[in-house]
Amino acid sequence: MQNKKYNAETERLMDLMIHSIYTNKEIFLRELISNASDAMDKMYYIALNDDKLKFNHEDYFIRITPDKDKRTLTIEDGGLGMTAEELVENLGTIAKSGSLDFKNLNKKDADHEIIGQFGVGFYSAFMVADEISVLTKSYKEEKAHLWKSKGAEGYSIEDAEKDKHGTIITLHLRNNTKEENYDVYLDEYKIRELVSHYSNYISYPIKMEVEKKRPAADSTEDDPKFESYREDDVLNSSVPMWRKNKNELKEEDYNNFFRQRHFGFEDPLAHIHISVEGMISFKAILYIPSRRPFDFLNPDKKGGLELYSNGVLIMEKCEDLLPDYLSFIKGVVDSEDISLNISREMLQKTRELQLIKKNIEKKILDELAKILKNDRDKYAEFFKNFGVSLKSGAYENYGADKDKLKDLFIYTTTKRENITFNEYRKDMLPDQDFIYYANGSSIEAIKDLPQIKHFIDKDIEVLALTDPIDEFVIKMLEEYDDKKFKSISETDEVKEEDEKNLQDYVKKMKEILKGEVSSIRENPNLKDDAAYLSSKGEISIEMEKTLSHMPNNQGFKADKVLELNPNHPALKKLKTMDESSEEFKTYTQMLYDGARLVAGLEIKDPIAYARNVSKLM
Ligand SMILES: Nc1ncnc2c1ncn2[C@@H]1O[C@H](COP(=O)(O)OP(=O)(O)OP(=O)(O)O)[C@@H](O)[C@H]1O
Repeated sequence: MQNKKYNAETERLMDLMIHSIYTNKEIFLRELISNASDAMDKMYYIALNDDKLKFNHEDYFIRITPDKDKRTLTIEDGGLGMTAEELVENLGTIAKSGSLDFKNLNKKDADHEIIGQFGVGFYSAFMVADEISVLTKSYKEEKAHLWKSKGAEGYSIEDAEKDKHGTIITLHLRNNTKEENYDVYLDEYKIRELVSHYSNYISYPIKMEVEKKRPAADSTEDDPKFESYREDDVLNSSVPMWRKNKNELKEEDYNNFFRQRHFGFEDPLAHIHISVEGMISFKAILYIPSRRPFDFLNPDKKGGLELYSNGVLIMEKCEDLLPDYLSFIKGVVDSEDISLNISREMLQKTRELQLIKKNIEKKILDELAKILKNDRDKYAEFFKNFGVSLKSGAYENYGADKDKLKDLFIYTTTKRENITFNEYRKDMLPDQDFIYYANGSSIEAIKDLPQIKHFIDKDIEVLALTDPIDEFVIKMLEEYDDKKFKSISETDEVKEEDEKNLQDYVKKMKEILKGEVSSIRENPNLKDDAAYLSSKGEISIEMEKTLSHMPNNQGFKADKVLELNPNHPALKKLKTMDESSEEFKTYTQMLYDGARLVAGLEIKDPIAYARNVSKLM
């Protein structure tokens, strides 16, 4: 027998489970059943593909056995089992170790946060059990192993005997307390309720031997007698949910299925149940999650749908079923037209997969359009979480998908919240030539921009782009319904003759700011500010900022124009100065630095700037 310690994070998690005040302890059964089902999915696939292994459909079931005398609850499966190394690997360390940032969780929130967000699989059993044993035999070997643990101190593994491959997990329930009655988990009624609530659509029968009554042999009509006998009952529906008729299913069924498959812990925002017959036949249940997963922005994170071939799981995360920009969608796809034996490399290229992908993409976009039309608040919630994914879809692949996506974008404007390009376009002023937008970190920051006042005064609506990717998308779209997009910071063309007829003071300023700005000019539209920076050409100031944060930043710079407010006292003063004086130079530099700061750009010499400001004060 080997005694082992858990790794530090597992020990911490275990401790949390044991002392958990989480009220939803009953989820442990769902977690164990889900593990059993996964293990059988894997075995089913292996057995179907390996002639050396016997395949017997009847062996694929889960058995639950309560024992009221011993106070144990046993969950048995005919799955692939585990070798000793796999036991250590799977039950001695937590799989998601990297993602559980314990340091940032304080004790009080910890169990709700962890149990709530991640689900905790196997370890959740410690919420109801003070001792757990796992008797398991891998299909790969003759030996069986017995894993035992009483909690955080560690676990032991010893050799054992078992006939068939698979796993038997036995929970010894905790003693009842004033607050908690653990014995309920041994009640037939409670077990039935939990299975039908959480695990009804597990694809394998979940069996339990129960006591039944029947008329006894010597029973007569006048003297009815009954005898008890024991028989297996199947507790779940066991027809995969996606094969069911939509009309038979309730919202709650879809929500439970979402949790049962570990797609997320909160109810999804929406589900799509697809059943297609024709050139290609497939069934699918897809979900739009309501919340971003914690690792949403991790570039290494794999999305994908579960792919079944006629009820047999062939891939847990098939990325090729979804375009990248929809990789946040969760769900299951089952098609009899996809061969069970297909390799991952071949799968990508099959026409069937491409057809399914197209179909799924369309259905999801249609569903999003429907939510956008019928429930704007719900859509806004979705867009807050996953809008950035759709936006990247419009931008990537040289904009190949932009037309499919452009009507699904919503923006806040200087007048309203969450409006589409189409709505903006419809409400444009009769003589308005462009769809105007402004960049900034928030709508408040945008409303403070010097150049926005001009648009607000003229009652022109301006789209607020607050996400760094927004401007790239807008540049990719170029126009919407024949109206071009235009940044309020993009200057009108600088005419050649204007450049020639510059006032002397502007000429001198240009000399001082050589290499920094390509033009300087007066702009009477500026209201309260002395100067601001606009840009001309392809790269805007916002893009310069975004690009400068990219890993392979190539030093792209916006072509900047310094716009001066001729009515501002600072400008009036500047015009009276001797252009060759030091003071003129300092004022010019300060105006330029101020405009850079307003635009959110760094300035070369902040110390000098601050000293000059103080001096003036
Ligand atoms: N009944 C079982 N048969 C075979 N392997 C199992 C069984 N139960 C658990 N395992 C193995 O132990 C691992 C850890 O299980 P655990 O429930 O903690 O996490 P998980 O199932 O991987 O993740 P999650 O619960 O979030 O889906 C599983 O990935 C699986 O490899």
